[in-house]
Amino acid sequence: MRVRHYVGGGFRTDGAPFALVDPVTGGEVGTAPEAPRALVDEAVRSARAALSGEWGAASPEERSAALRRIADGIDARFEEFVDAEVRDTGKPRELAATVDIPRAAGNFRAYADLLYGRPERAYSTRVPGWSGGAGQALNYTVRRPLGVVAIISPWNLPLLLLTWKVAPALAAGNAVVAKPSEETPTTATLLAEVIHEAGLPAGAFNLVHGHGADAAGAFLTGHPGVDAIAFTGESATGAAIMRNAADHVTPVSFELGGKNPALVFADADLEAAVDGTVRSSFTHSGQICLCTERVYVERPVFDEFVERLGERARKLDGYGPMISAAHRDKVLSYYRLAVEEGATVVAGGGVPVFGDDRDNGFHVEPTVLTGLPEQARTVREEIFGPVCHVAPFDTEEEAVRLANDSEYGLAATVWTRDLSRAHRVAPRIESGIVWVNCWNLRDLRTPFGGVKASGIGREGGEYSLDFFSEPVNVCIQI
Ligand SMILES: O=C(O)C(=O)/C=C/C=C/O
Repeated sequence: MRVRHYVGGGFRTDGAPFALVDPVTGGEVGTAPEAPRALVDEAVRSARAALSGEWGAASPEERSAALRRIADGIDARFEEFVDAEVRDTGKPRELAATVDIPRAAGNFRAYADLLYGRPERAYSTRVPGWSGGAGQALNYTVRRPLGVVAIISPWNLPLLLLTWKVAPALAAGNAVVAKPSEETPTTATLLAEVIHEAGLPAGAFNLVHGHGADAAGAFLTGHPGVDAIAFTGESATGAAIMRNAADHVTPVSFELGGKNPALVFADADLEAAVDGTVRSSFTHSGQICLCTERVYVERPVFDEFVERLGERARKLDGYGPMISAAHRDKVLSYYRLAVEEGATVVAGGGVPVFGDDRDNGFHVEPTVLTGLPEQARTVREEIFGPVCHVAPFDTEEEAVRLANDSEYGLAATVWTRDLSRAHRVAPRIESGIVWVNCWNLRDLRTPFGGVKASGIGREGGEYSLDFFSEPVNVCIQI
């Protein structure tokens, strides 16, 4: 599988090759080309040309049909996509096959449907005494695409999160230049092949590979020809992109980091809360922005919950590695920091020994911690690994205060059988998403995104289509 750029309807390999590593074994599995500035510039120009050509002239029905062809193309090459995603990320095959790849096709179908049924608003206006005439008018709104949209996507759910932005951007009539993470370029290349085969006009979708700082990512987000930027990744990178975009006042949509809390009340179904927290803390080895890293448990069930969660963490198997040696080292540095800060390590805290080639990979143990104060760095800073800290609380007020005591606010989970409590607590949590008695149960029409350092704006359904288009109000005097 050759990793290639896709610019102006053609596949390219401009730029020096950089190594791709299999996170499971640490072995080199290929290379990808580092896009030079000139190629990023050519991609932006190709996108601009597409807007004044066939793609810009396409009707919503034609765009909707194009998205459906892309979804069908992903389905047709399903196994290739799964193989590529597993090779790039090391995630369990079952996860790629049941979440990442089906959701990519689902993202395109969701926006093909939404685009088709999207109503626009109109107002019949009367302004008594209007000096310009009868004061009677018709106001209606139409939406125009933003233009050339830059999409920077992360390495944790590479295809899911790339298509989560590409689908609505294309649906709204924009032309796209995408730059996936340098860690995971393969499924993005397959997507470019599918889009090419789906017959989208040259320049409607462009793909450039490379690194971020002082490289393809920065060339793209600082490009004067870019009309908007959509990014998922770390908050610090988001801030850097925002600085880069400020000179041209480029609108941004950010889904950033998190330090997501779980609240477990004593009346909860404890087994369900344990099961749910195993999923929300350890799925994809904690490398999902929605994962739980802080768990607060009402004191009467605290010991039981910690005991059960620790048991489950110790017994976990078949989990994947961290994406890279550098990220593995970062997570392990937090495991050491936790102990230095006085944590009790209930489970994990180190590196697993498999006795096979995985020992050369980037695995870390699923880890459960307790005993730290809220001010500890381990409790405040995003780690982005298979680790959570569990602390007790005594009252509902205290639980909400603890959950909100964070610079982040992306997602939270609440476990309780008390319906009134669920409806009291959930809206008070300072995050974009609150799951009650579940985690990551997704309806693609709902608003998705975070508050505070967790992001700017919302994705999902109309929210994405609104970001990727500009409303124009037309007022016709009658
Ligand atoms: O959009 C989703 O459903 C989803 O799972 C996003 C995860 C983002 C993680 O960084």
